Amino acid sequence: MSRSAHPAGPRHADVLPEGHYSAPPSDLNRLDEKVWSRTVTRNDDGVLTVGGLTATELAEEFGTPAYFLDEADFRARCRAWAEAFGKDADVFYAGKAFLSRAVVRWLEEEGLNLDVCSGGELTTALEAGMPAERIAFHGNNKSAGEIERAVRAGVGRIVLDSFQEIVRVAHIAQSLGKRQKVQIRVTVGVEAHTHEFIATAHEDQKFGIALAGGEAAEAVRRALRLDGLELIGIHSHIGSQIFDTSGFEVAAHRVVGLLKQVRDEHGVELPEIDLGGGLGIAYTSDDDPREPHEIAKALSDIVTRECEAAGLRTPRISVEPGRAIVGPTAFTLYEVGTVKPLAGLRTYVSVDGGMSDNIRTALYDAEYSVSLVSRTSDAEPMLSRVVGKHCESGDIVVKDAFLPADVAPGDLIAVPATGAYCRSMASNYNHALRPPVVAVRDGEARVIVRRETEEDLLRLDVG
Ligand SMILES: Cc1ncc(COP(=O)(O)O)c(C=O)c1O
Ligand SMILES: N[C@@H](CCCC[NH3+])C(=O)O
Repeated sequence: MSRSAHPAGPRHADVLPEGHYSAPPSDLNRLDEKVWSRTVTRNDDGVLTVGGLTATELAEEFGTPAYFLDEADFRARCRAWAEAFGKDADVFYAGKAFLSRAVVRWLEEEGLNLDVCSGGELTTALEAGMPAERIAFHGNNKSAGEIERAVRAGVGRIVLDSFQEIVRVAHIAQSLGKRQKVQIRVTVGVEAHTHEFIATAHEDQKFGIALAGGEAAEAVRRALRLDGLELIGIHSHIGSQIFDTSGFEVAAHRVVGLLKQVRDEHGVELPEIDLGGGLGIAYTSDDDPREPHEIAKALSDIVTRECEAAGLRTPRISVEPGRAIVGPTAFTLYEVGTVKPLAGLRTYVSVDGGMSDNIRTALYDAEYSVSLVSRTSDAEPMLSRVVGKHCESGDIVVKDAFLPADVAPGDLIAVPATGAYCRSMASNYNHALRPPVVAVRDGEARVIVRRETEEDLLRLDVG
């Protein structure tokens, strides 16, 4: 590995351009436990280890780029959520964050339920052995075929997202001689403090049926009339990567308001409410996420209080965390290919992956951290932009972060907190091969999603 000195790269805070970053960390070698999974540490040689294995041996065996998922951390987070919500509530892991057969088995073993939002996720869940009654089926435009498969399989609930879907699911269930448990997804009108593309409970977006204008009450009226449906509750999901519990509390308050209206109008007390997912995680040391027990307490306090005030029986609560379970458990390991200092600006550090394995930076202007992990370094901090190898100037993995100034081709760098919405949103842009997901636990590493090959790409190309 060659270590070249860089000409004229910016290194000091006093020459830094405007950007996302805060001041350089006092110790660039420190792996902040806030953003790294629980078993990550550095060994005596300064190499990152996870689950007892070093980044260098992992890179040698599995190649780069690759996602390494800390199985012990994943399971611990599942347990933390289940314990925080207790036996009177249900935790549904949101499979869209990252789903594979191994993940389904871990969830099943840890007693969690599973939220799926496509035929593909449903198939993965069922095929890997998740009992159908522990599956919730979501989506704003499920096809008739998907609905039929879900009803036939006996999923525990289908979350209805439109007036058309209320009728569609009722007809399909009835034609199969079934009565399908359903919830109605409502839009509570909360502006979640997050990126516009991942906020989902304000009025002007595609999900759910609005509480405003009595639309949701009308949806309940219709669903209660249809024989093919058993309406078990109301669902709300306000958005994603949210740190503040107040949005969830407003949502809970408004959903309980609807339950009261339903009781008053129909004499029916709906037994469940689902308050969705969306709890934020730490992508950088500046983020301070809430713990599952804090959110569990905030939600159950408000639901209990409001139901008592309304004279309602307290419904069973469910939640759907995705990112908060899997996000912090994985990192992406890259090899540095080129280092290009731009005088007066920043240094571009190119890695062997990019927007095809992490689209979140380009899509949401997401922030990430990055560390040199194949060694430590005493070199001074260098403002860096970690970029990929795609034909786009927006192909940025980490917009602004500090790496040691001697980072060089051949070094391994890692981006933490990439467990959620990275592999699941990965693409083949520029015919990139999607990286593997390797589960690491107790000194053993196991591929749970293999690396794509060029044969995989060509297999689909049948012209
Ligand atoms: C209905 C629903 N539930 C749960 C989630 C999971 O969200 P998160 O991964 O932010 O917890 C999402 C995604 O935002 C969603 O749309
Ligand atoms: N994919 C988004 C979150 C949306 C989740 C689905 N409603 C992200 O990476 O943050």
